[in-house]
Amino acid sequence: MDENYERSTLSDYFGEAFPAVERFAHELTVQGELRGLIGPRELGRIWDRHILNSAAVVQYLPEQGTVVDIGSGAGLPGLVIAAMRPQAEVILVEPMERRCVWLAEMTDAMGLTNVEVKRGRAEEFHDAFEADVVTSRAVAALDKLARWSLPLLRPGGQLVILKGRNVAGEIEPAQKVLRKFRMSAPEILEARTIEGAEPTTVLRTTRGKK
Ligand SMILES: C[S@@+](CC[C@H](N)C(=O)[O-])C[C@H]1O[C@@H](n2cnc3c(N)ncnc32)[C@H](O)[C@@H]1O
Repeated sequence: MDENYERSTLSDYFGEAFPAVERFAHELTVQGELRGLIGPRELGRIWDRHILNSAAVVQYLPEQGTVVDIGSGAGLPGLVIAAMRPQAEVILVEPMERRCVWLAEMTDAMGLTNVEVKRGRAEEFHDAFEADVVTSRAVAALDKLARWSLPLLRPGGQLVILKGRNVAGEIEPAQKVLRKFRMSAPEILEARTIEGAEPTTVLRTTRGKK
């Protein structure tokens, strides 16, 4: 268990998703560094910096529908979303083979039945999905990420991405592509999870209907 949180606090927060999320945290702690998924400094802060940080985005997601997570890497936030939104279909897009193997293993280990792992770059899937939501964490600046991910969104769908505190500075360079897809003015949200956890900055924008 992580340094900061009581197991009961985490269990209350995650509810029915807790066994799956706890298993994921355990596997990340045991195998994450060995398999090149996280750095050694992350081991003592898996919950705070990774699991809770990812969970913060879930409050902005619908209960159902298709969520495409771009550049899932170790499964953040995609696998946490899948555990907390069991009725949604969650597609994890990741170009690296060994990370895709890990994502498939974790899907099984966590007992998730709502996950599909797609190997490739987001740009290779343009027009392949009609996502209700695209999520992403730590993949690229907004301009690039928007070019990669907005074609995957259905009209009315939302881009909901985890970002650093300086995200406001990424909006201006992305205006051209945001206009092209008729995206609404991006909102910057401060997402909270459990008391004592760092808030997460989330950027949300909605694709205009045709
Ligand atoms: C820094 S890691 C972040 C992983 C994870 N989202 C996280 O927060 O821990 C960036 C990930 O994006 C993936 N990636 C890079 N370019 C991509 C693209 N064009 N489409 C999809 N994934 C991409 C990389 O393979 C890598 O796994």
